[in-house]
Amino acid sequence: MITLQTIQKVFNPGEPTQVTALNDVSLSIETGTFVVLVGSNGSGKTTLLNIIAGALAPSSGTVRFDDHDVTRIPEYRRSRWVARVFQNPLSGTAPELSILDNFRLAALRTTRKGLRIGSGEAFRAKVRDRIATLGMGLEAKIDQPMGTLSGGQRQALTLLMSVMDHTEILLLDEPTAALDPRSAALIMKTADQIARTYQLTTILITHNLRDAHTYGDRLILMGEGKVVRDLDAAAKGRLQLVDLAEWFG
Ligand SMILES: Nc1ncnc2c1ncn2[C@@H]1O[C@H](COP(=O)(O)OP(=O)(O)OP(=O)(O)O)[C@@H](O)[C@H]1O
Repeated sequence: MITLQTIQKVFNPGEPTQVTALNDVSLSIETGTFVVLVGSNGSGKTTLLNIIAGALAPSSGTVRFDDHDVTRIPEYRRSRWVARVFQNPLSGTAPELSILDNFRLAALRTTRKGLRIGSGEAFRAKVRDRIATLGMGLEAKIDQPMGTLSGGQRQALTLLMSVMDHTEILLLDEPTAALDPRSAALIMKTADQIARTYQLTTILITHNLRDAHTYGDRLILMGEGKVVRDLDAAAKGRLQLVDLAEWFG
C-alpha cells in the first residue's frame, strides 16, 4: 500500500516564482490497485508521481510504502520497488544495444543483492519468454538493436523491462502521448495486462479521457495541487465518458 500523508510541495519558496504544486494531499492506495490520475496542465500530477518515485522530496508530509516511511529514501534506493515509464519511448533504452542487452542493463539496475543476472542461456530464455507474452513477435528479434524498432514496440519492451524483477509499484507518466493511436491502444492493453499479471500497484497519468474511462479501478481528478474527485471502482464503473468530459468543462 502507498500512503501519502498531508503532502505539500512548494517550488521556489519565498521567491516571486513560488508555486504550490501540491497542497495538503493525503491518499491511500491499496496494493494491486490501478489508479488513473487526470487533471488539467499544472494541476500537480507529475509532481505527485515524482514524490512517490523519490525524484522529488516533499516540502512537508510523509510517503509510506506499507509500513516503511520512504519519505527520505532517494530514488535510486526506491527503484527496487518502483518502476517508471515516461512519455518518450526513447528514454530509458539504449538504441545501439540489442534488445537482450537492454534487458540486461535493466536487470542490473533493479536487481537485489544475491540475485544473479544470467549472461547466458537462462537469462536469454527468460527474456525471450517474457517478450513472447506481448504477442508482437519481438522474441525473434532479441539480438537486433533497440533503435531499429518502432516507438510502440520500444515502449512495449520498456514496460516489460520495468517489471522484470521485484517491481511492486508501476508509475506511468503519459506513456502513450508520443505514439500513434494504434500503438497507443496496444501499449495501454499491455500496461493493463502487466499490471494485473504481476498484481502491481499502478498509477497512470493520462490526458486521454477514453483511456481514463476504460482502464483502472480508481479515478482521481487533480486540480490546483489538490485531489478534487476520487472515484472507487464502483463509482468509476457508473461514470459515463460524457460525465468525465464534463469534469474538464
Ligand atoms: N521544478 C519545478 N520548478 C518550479 N515549478 C515547478 C517545477 N515542477 C513543476 N512546477 C510547477 O508545479 C505545478 C504542477 O506541475 P506538474 O508538472 O506537477 O503538473 P501536471 O499536472 O503534471 O501538468 P501536465 O499535465 O502539464 O504535465 C505547475 O505550476 C508547474 O509549473
